[in-house]
Amino acid sequence: MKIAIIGYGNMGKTYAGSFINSRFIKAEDIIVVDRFTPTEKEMLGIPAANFISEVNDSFSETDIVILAVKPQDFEAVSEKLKSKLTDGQIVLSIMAGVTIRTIQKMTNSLKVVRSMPNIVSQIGMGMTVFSASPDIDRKDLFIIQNLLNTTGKSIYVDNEKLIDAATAVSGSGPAYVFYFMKSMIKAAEQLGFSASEAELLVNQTFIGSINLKNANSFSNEEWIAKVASKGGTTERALEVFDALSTEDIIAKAVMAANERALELGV
Ligand SMILES: NC(=O)C1=CN([C@@H]2O[C@H](COP(=O)(O)OP(=O)(O)OC[C@H]3O[C@@H](n4cnc5c(N)ncnc54)[C@H](OP(=O)(O)O)[C@@H]3O)[C@@H](O)[C@H]2O)C=CC1
Ligand SMILES: O=C(O)[C@@H]1CCC=N1
Repeated sequence: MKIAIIGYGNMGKTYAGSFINSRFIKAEDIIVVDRFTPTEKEMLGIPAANFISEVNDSFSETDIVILAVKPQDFEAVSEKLKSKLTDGQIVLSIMAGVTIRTIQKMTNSLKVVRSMPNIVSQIGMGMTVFSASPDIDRKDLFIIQNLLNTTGKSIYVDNEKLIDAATAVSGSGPAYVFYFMKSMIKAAEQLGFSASEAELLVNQTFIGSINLKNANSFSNEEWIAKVASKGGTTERALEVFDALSTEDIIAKAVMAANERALELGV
């Protein structure tokens, strides 16, 4: 199977790495289009000749074309792409916001899969939500899901609107986690820890908490209750979170991301 990746930035590189490391796709079967020339390390074993600056005739030999440019760059890409695609090829988009209908119209392709991964795909622990046009048959969907699963876990949704919702939750989500970590590190430093000590305290707390959560079936509320001793320190911190409506703030931020995904699709 041959794959083309258009856009070799954060996600394009991540995808190439996952496909190659999982041995799902051979490095020589990947064609990459981008404006810059990658270093040898960034090439990940893909032959230098497979890196091109514009979509060309070699595209007609590929089975899947992955759109990994920013939504704002899609129009320019689609202009070049639409004359090169043939009926059997699958277009797999990871772009935020851009709908299946728009991708179909702008690429003249009926077989479109729209997905929303996240950057954690870099270590094979990503979360992807995907949906497909009616022209994608069961066999196509099976191949795509296997490909996506080289980057982590995936779920298929019929309702395409959930791709925008997933963008706001799991697509952007790693940045929310890093934001929370950054804030805790800052507070730890204010309390007297060195930068490296603060980083260790917070990293280990996150890793440990996630693993603890996954190790058994208690809910988040139950875990919170186990940590927050009556009249203790955690309770005092949680009172501040509640007084400042932190849950509402987080919900508002996620809704804003969802709105932005909708705007990007227009
Ligand atoms: N980053 C993330 O965590 C996630 C991103 N996404 C989606 O993935 C897509 C890519 O994001 P990300 O990898 O972060 O973006 P990047 O900017 O890192 O990568 C996009 C790459 O595409 C290149 N590019 C732009 N226009 C063209 C063109 N006409 N032809 C060829 N290459 C082009 C860019 O070049 P240049 O730098 O010169 O513009 C850049 O190298 C976006 O649509 C985003 O919504 C989805 C999930 C998570
Ligand atoms: O911020 C963005 O628009 C992209 C989509 C999800 C993560 N990054």
